[in-house]
Amino acid sequence: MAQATRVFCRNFSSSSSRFGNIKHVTVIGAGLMGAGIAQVAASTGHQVVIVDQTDDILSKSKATIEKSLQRVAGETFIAEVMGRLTIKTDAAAAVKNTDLVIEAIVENLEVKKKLFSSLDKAAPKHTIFTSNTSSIPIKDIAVATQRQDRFGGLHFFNPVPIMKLLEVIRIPATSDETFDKLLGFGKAMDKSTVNCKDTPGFIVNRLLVPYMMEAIRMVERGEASPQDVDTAMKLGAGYPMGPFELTDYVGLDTCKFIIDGWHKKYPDNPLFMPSPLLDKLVSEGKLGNKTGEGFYKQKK
Ligand SMILES: CC(=O)CC(=O)SCCNC(=O)CCNC(=O)[C@H](O)C(C)(C)COP(=O)(O)OP(=O)(O)OC[C@H]1O[C@@H](n2cnc3c(N)ncnc32)[C@H](O)[C@@H]1OP(=O)(O)O
Ligand SMILES: NC(=O)C1=CN([C@@H]2O[C@H](COP(=O)(O)OP(=O)(O)OC[C@H]3O[C@@H](n4cnc5c(N)ncnc54)[C@H](O)[C@@H]3O)[C@@H](O)[C@H]2O)C=CC1
Repeated sequence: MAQATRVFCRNFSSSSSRFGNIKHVTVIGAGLMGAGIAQVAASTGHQVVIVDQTDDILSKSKATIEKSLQRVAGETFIAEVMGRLTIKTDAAAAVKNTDLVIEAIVENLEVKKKLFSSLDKAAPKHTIFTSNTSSIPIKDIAVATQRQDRFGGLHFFNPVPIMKLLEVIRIPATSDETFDKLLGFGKAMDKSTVNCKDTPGFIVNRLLVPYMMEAIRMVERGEASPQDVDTAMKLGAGYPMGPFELTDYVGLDTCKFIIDGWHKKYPDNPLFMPSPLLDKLVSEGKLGNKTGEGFYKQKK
């Protein structure tokens, strides 16, 4: 049995998580990442509320979580996990009784700030706020709140149930107590944590995103096809996915949000140059696996 499967079949007490501090978690954004984070949090014994804009999105997200669990767990465990998950469209109401907020909404600073500013008024004093942002400085989001000492970054990787890493990010204002609680939460989620400073892309994306962008530029320059680049990186460098498969997997819109944000902030860095091909595909609604087509057409 693979490690991922073992993690999911462990028996956690249904009334509390294994590491005392953080028991109740609110995940805001029920998309690709939010669903995965909620699944793992509930599977590791946390009470979880998932928040999104409509009941329809939330129902689909719950169905995705259930389907994902069915790949690795039995009926009883799935029923327990699903019993720890509730859904809400009202974010302010959801955080009234929560220990930790994990935000996983669209990669847009103003939207994230607006959300946190309203949550700050609604959440209890002890509640820790975190963002799963791929590329936005955590401190730029935290300024929307009066609790910068209880603010940090928890950056998960896609697919969350399988990827073992969790980047834990602190800003200068993050208190030691908050940071320790976040590291403890990472352990409770069965993730391996690395400590990150609030630098662009933290560790993984600072290396991975320029690599994905350079692969796209290689195709733009007519040097190779996406298929050949993917085959080359899988068979020649041992990567589980080629960069085009990975860009489709992450979402072309998310990749564009990341690179555009960095380019705006660091216009002279050639690694952060936007790509006309990526822009074109996004403008055509070809966002990758989530829309059925990106660099590749998904098989039905
Ligand atoms: C943009 C950002 O900010 C940051 C990012 O996330 S960047 C993106 C990072 N992610 C990556 O780089 C992913 C690269 N790709 C991969 O690692 C792999 O292709 C992959 C993990 C996605 C799929 O690998 P695969 O071998 O084809 O998967 P698959 O065979 O379906 O499953 C592998 C194991 O996980 C288990 N698993 C699958 N789905 C699962 C689920 N939903 N929950 C728990 N376990 C699951 C499977 O049961 C399987 O275990 P066994 O070996 O016991 O069967
Ligand atoms: N896609 C990836 O591989 C990774 C993405 N991230 C980051 O995670 C975050 C979410 O990304 P994805 O899950 O891929 O996006 P997604 O597009 O799949 O999901 C985002 C969800 O947020 C919801 N949403 C938007 N605004 C909202 C609001 N104000 N209140 C409540 N819900 C709202 C949307 O309806 C949608 O369901 C982004 O910040 C992204 O950069 C981090 C790691 C990996």
